[in-house]
Amino acid sequence: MIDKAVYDYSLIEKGDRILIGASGGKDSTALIEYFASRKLRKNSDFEFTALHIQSEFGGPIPENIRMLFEKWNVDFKKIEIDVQGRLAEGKKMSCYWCSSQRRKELLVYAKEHGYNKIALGHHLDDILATVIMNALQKAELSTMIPKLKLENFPVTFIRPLCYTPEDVIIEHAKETGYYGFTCTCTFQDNSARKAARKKLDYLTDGDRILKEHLFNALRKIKPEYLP
Ligand SMILES: Nc1ncnc2c1ncn2[C@@H]1O[C@H](COP(=O)(O)OP(=O)(O)OP(=O)(O)O)[C@@H](O)[C@H]1O
Repeated sequence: MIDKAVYDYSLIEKGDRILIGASGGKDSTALIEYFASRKLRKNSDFEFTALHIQSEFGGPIPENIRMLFEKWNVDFKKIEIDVQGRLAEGKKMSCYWCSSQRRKELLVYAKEHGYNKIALGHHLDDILATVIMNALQKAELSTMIPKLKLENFPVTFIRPLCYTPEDVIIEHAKETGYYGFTCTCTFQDNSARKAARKKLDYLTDGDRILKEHLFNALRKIKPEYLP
């Protein structure tokens, strides 16, 4: 599944230097595991580093995951940032602020250290839930895309798990022993995202094929049959 996404969207190309956002959660860990195994293939021609951005709100990467990174021979780096200290006066701390600072840090690190791509652990359910959220809340048809080349920055975001349903990741993470770690800070406001996930499950009954159809529908727009 991941191989197909990588192939369909040319997510890994010759000579790429890829920075993977490592949260310690199951999704980015699955992504790192994939990159580590792909690196072992004959003729692999890319480099990658897993970067964890630690703030005062998220704990460090759990020891068992650090040990897996070592076992997989992953080049792992960690930086610490003071998310609250960056808030402008009078502004309140929020989940959005924290994740935007993480995103900014990934970009700055990539530019300073010569990485041309940043890989994130968003999976199929994240992408479809975003379609539902954007349609119902913003009244537009859009989502996070598998490959996004930034216009004003020499970096491309890639999402190699875009075809992978979350339940497949959970199953695999349980088998491999890295299921369980999630962000537990008190600023999380995932209510809209959680509601969209529920709607997605209702719409598809959790069926992988139906989720795949929904994703494919986004690639087969028939404007002549739309208002
Ligand atoms: N602290 C962090 N440091 C580096 N990258 C991060 C961090 N937190 C999140 N990311 C990156 O951003 C992606 C999306 O973040 P989000 O918080 O939505 O994670 P998630 O869907 O819970 O996934 P995961 O299981 O990887 O935590 C992650 O998959 C990861 O690639």
